[in-house]
Amino acid sequence: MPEAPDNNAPLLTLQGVHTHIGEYHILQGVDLVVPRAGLTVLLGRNGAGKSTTLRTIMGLWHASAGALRFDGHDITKEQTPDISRRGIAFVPEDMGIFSGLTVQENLRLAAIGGRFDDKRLDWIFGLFPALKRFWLRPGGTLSGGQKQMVAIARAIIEPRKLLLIDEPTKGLAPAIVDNLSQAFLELKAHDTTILLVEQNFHFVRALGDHVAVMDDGRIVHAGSMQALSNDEAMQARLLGLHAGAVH
Ligand SMILES: Nc1ncnc2c1ncn2[C@@H]1O[C@H](COP(=O)(O)OP(=O)(O)OP(=O)(O)O)[C@@H](O)[C@H]1O
Repeated sequence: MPEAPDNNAPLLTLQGVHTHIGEYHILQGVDLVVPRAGLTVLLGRNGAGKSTTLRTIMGLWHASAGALRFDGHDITKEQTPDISRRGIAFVPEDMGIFSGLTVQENLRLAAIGGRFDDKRLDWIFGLFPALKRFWLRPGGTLSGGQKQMVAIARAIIEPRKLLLIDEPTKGLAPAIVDNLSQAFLELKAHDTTILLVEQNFHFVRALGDHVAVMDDGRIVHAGSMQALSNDEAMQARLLGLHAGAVH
């Protein structure tokens, strides 16, 4: 029997996932549930394993044990192009922009058949007006924030079920962070599920619906963002944040 997606089931689940990179045992039994729709934030200190979790979901590292299910399918052993075709897009921390190609060319590479859907492109220009202004500029001449917009635009140039985004606000000016924040709200409103790795709790507390916290290659807390947001003692325990901290 072919597997059929169940719309009440979580979009993505990781069950007891272990990932080794060479001799290093990085993910040590990750259990993570990403509900359909809404934004799940993955928090945790540097080196906790957040990026490795995203790369394992994307098939860039393969789980040495455990199982990953996406939209009713077992993707544990699938290769990255097949995982991408299932509707997952990944925006890595280094963004992966082609610096010698224009904004237009960077986006065209991700459009099926190299063709843009004009309505979708207009919607993306509405999210990130800077992209329209710099359409014919080489990616390498853009600021960090503009590159981040290109990277996210490339991920959504085709409709996706799930976006994996790794630390998009790192080093960006507050105005750009606000623009990203608005774009994520708009994506949520369009039923795109987002799994966002972030260190900036102030940025994600207003955006996130669900939260998971990692430490030492495991999920050490999972729940609603509202519960974590309202509980300073839990923030101090899980994130090392103290009352009044804005980071
Ligand atoms: N290619 C690699 N080779 C060896 N070790 C790696 C590699 N990539 C990551 N690691 C190690 O795996 C651990 C988890 O790294 P990861 O990047 O997943 O953490 P993170 O939570 O995303 O942290 P950060 O916020 O610093 O990116 C770290 O100890 C890191 O040094």
